[in-house]
Amino acid sequence: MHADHTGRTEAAAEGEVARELLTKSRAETAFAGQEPILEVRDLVKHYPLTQGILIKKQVGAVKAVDGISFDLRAGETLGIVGESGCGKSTVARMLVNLERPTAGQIKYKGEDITTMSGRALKAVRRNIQMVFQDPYTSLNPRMTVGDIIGEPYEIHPEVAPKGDRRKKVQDLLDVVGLNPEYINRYPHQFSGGQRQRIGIARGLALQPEIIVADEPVSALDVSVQAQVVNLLDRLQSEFNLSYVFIAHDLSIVRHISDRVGVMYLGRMAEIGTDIQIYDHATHPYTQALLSAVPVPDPEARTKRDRIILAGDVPSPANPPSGCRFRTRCWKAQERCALEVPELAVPAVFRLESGPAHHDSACHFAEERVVVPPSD
Ligand SMILES: Nc1ncnc2c1ncn2[C@@H]1O[C@H](COP(=O)(O)OP(=O)(O)OP(=O)(O)O)[C@@H](O)[C@H]1O
Repeated sequence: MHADHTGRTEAAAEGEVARELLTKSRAETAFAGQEPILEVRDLVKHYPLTQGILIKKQVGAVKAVDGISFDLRAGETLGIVGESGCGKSTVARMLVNLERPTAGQIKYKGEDITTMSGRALKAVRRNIQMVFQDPYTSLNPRMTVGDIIGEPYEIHPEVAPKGDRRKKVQDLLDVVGLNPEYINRYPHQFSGGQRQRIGIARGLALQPEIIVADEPVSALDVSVQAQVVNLLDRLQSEFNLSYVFIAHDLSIVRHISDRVGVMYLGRMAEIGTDIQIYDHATHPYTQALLSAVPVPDPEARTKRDRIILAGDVPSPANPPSGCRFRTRCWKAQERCALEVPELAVPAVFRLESGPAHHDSACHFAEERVVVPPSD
């Protein structure tokens, strides 16, 4: 057995490397050092609140999204999680340009799409597509499946000239696991899971690089949710897609996400790899969400630490000063009302290299084992 210059044996050094690899999740190892395909910086969306019938006067604003930043790398899945009303869908709509931000940047391959228009914007839009939440309302009931999936070709005929469209749509039906012969059927002739497959096929029609999926499985039966998540997983490897996957529940995004961002009242509370967020969360809001995730193992369930949050989410028209979570946080102190915590590695973990070293917007960030890891 050899010893290196630090006096460690080879076996000890190998053990250390193995341990380090185990604590690093897939996201850190696979995407580290890669240029982001999407860079979101200080994104803001305020909806004006007006008063008056003839002369409208702005009396305030709903701060739906209030300074969000994150990166997305090619082939990566970023899960965005948070309670209803925290601004997730607004972020999604801005990413696909259905809505213009009040401020901030969304850079696609280095170019800010929020200032683009005309042909340049059309080209970028082709590459960032959306899959909507509710397959029962997002598909036009009077259009055949073939027309629904092929509709994007009307705007981008360069992807599929008229003569090729039927074949392209049939290929897409096949890719998402539906019978290509169903091309002339109507949405009501399909189940919820099948309709979401149609929505996914439509999202794929223009061969995008990024798919923003806004709660794509929330409206489906639990038994069907896993099938749709597995389909998205398979399509990601097949077409090297990058996903922004939005959900209100941490348990759904775990299986598909490389990294997870937790939103609260228009801001990002914590962001990190799946291991950092699920096993080493340092923000009290994430810990509270984790404590509500269903635990299948009965023994682990009895050891789980339930955190019941006091009160309701405050209105985004009048968010609390300082830390937005402070009105529901059991750790809140005076500093939390005065100082907005920045989304960065908290000072206590800055010198550490373990999984607690990740961005968390809390003045009193600390680890707390909410769900004991299963052996
Ligand atoms: N067009 C709009 N005009 C005014 N307020 C809006 C508009 N769209 C959204 N909001 C408000 O912005 C806030 C964030 O809404 P958003 O839909 O992004 O939240 P969400 O986290 O996606 O919630 P959900 O899961 O319920 O869709 C909410 O308070 C909502 O009422």
